[in-house]
Amino acid sequence: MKQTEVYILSGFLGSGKTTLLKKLLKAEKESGRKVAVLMNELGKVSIDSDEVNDDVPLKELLGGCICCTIQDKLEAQLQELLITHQPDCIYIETTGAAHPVETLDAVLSPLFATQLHVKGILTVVDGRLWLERRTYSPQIQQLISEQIRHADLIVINKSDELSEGEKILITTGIQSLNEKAIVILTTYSNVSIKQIQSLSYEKKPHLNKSHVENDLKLSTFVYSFSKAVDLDAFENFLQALPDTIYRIKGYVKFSSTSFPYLFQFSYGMPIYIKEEMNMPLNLVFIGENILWDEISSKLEELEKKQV
Ligand SMILES: Nc1nc2c(ncn2[C@@H]2O[C@H](COP(=O)(O)OP(=O)(O)OP(=O)(O)O)[C@@H](O)[C@H]2O)c(=O)[nH]1
Repeated sequence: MKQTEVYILSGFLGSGKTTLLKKLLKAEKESGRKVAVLMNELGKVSIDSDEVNDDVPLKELLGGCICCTIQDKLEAQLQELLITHQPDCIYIETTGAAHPVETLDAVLSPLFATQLHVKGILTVVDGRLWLERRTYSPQIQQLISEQIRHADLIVINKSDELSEGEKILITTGIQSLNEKAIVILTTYSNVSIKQIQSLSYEKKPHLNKSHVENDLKLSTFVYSFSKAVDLDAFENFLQALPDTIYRIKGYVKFSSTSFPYLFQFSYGMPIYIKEEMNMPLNLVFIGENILWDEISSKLEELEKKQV
């Protein structure tokens, strides 16, 4: 019986998992393989799924982490992908707060023992974040370390933001946490598909687990704009945000433009990409110990200010 290969994409919020997924999907398609995707997001609204082409079978698990809260749903979604599409491989993109082993446990259900072959855990690390990891809460530091320790392949990403000395420091530091993993330095998660397809999953010892549902105080919030806002006022809003908002993604429309922008914000760095059609104006926020009502009031003020 043909087994479907499974790859688990792990890595902290905003490290470059979706960027990696997009590249792998393109390469898999070019090599003639039938691919399916299972995407898990903490927020109740999906943004990343827009990045996956319509011809790729996609299932989404929103509003929680695969690891425990929605494990049953994961099994149902996997079953449906297998029955309906019989893919050669399935890529599972986990939330940035997920412990990769718990996601793996969910995939290794006896239900799929003969159908799925787990090929590996790929962990993406934001190089700059790794250097600055001590400024994050101990739980987040632990989660990032465990995502690294359990990986079969580690992608140290955003190397365009690193000096040569920093690249060496990060690579040696990360390799010492997981000597068996393949470690590669990339910009925009540029990894060769051959390297991915030749992976073989290796069981690692179980370590302590940090997880969004218990130790981590990560929470999410979705704001839906009803109209366009002023760009300068929006940038002022961003600058005043607490440091513990780690990720914002979604669509925002400015007074001066006809279509919205895809907005990405990780570790204080905003990126705007112009859309060519209307999109639902939802912004998903992820942060630690944040009073979301306050953020919501500020956004409402922004909408009132609109010229
Ligand atoms: N400068 C730079 N930016 C990058 C690189 N790779 C990805 N990015 C940007 O970083 C942001 C986050 O990338 P994603 O691929 O969405 O990260 P993610 O891990 O899927 O994020 P979550 O799903 O929220 O956890 C996006 O704006 C990317 O364009 C890189 O190598 N260099």
